[in-house]
Amino acid sequence: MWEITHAARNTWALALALLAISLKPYGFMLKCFLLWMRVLASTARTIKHELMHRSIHDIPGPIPFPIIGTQWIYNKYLGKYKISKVHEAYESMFSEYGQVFREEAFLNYPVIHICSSDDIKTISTATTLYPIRPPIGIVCHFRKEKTEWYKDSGITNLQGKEWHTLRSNTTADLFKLRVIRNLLPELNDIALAYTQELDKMRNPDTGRVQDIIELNRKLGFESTCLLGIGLRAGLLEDELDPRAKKLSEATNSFFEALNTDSFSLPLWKWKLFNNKFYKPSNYVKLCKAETDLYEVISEYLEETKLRISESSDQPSAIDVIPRNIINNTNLDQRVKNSSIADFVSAGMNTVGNTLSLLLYHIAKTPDVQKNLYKEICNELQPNEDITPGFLKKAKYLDACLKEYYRMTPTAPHIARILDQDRTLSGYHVPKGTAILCHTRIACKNWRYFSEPDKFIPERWTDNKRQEHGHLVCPFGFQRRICPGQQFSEQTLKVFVTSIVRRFDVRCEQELELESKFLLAPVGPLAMVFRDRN
Ligand code: HEM
Repeated sequence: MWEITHAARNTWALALALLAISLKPYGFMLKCFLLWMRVLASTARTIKHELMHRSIHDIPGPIPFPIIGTQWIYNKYLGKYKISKVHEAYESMFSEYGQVFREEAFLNYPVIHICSSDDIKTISTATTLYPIRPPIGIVCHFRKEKTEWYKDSGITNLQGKEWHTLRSNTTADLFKLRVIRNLLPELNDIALAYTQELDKMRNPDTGRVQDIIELNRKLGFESTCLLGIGLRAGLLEDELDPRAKKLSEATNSFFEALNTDSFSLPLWKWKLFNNKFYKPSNYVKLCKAETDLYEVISEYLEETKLRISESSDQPSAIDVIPRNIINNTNLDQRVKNSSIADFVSAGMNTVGNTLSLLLYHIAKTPDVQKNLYKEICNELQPNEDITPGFLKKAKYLDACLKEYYRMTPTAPHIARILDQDRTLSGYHVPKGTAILCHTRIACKNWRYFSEPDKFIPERWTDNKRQEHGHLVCPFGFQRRICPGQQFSEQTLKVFVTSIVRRFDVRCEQELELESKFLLAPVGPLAMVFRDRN
């Protein structure tokens, strides 16, 4: 054994000696080659180091100015982008700067925009006890001034343990499928009122309805009031309740004020610009909207409280959610009112606009609509109400919703503040930075979804797995995910089913979108509703 290894060692030594002798004339060249290899290795190390340590300041983006940051790009006179078309501005900046770019908000606070699948995954799958979403400063400011109405800045703005306690105390029922399913009979009723209204509105010869957006907003409002206050607000009735009208207008102006505020200097912060003699116009708009919202909701809630106190121990299905908040002894009276007002304002426009956008895609793709109608006919008897059983079986309907979410989610991006340092697209981004995850833009990328501009629900049928499925998250993610998701999806399914089973829907118009804090369809949006025979 010893002899074999000894012999092998000798052979190796001999071979190396021969190699050295034969390479001797090339010694100088060999040295040069080795030196060159060392230079290459050191350059590679430097590049790797630089790539790993590219800082947030290296992220490309529009030129920032001191104090105002990059907000000038949305200025009417100086900038090239419009506030009402911010979604287009973002698309254009991603094509100019790549998959990550940096804006600077007021006082040069960095806001990082991302649209790559990996980066979005890094943020959306991070396990965090209390995820931080940037609070809406103007709302927090107003609520701080109105301590007689508000104890805190509300579920959408609170952070940390305080947020978590409020969320656990007010939203637990929204996650119970049984509670949500019990609202189905009322939703069927609202859907019937809606199709009757469509019937009245459409041209008797052509079936054309001039604008469905307003009607759908009313529908979103009616259903959200049912959820939050246990009331039918009567928005679909001929005789409009003036309170309902006030609430609907208040929600619209609330979102408009938020949108304007996101791209202007926060003058409301300083006494010089915000005092008893003068207030910035957008702040005045927000105050009025919040005041109207609060007053109407409080009035409605008084009625709900009275009804609950007079009813027997067993609450009706529609009273479960408001009753559990009203009777919760852990909650301050102000918190009860403001939480319910927050539910209504969070759900109203989102549900209505989502319905218009979903219907648009279905109206534009007759083949999809045919398949959907077939599923409805297979799973539901004529005139049978929509039941939990149907919702469980309607897989094509699920796929239509998912595909709609991919294409035109009303929340086109999800915002977070980093609670720890992260590497995004090779840049080191420190804790405390605001990140906008542009899921809508990512979902339009052909690298992630084939034929991204086409409405193809079949992508999602038969439990097909999409590699980049995590990009479809219209209700957000982590523990901050929208608590209204189950209710909203159920509502959308009931309304779409009721419309498609009754009418053949078509749309000749092209969709135009605008940014109103969230993404909204621009009206009027005409559609044709023909009776099915
Ligand atoms: C189609 C309808 C809706 C859409 C698309 C939608 C979307 C969203 C999104 C994207 C968020 C942010 C989530 C995140 O940051 O991860 C959110 C938060 C929220 N939504 Fe919705 N929403 C809808 C309906 C509703 C309804 C009906 C309610 C009523 C209960 C509601 C109440 C809320 C609340 C309270 C929050 C804040 C949650 C928190 O910060 O803990 N939403 N929603």
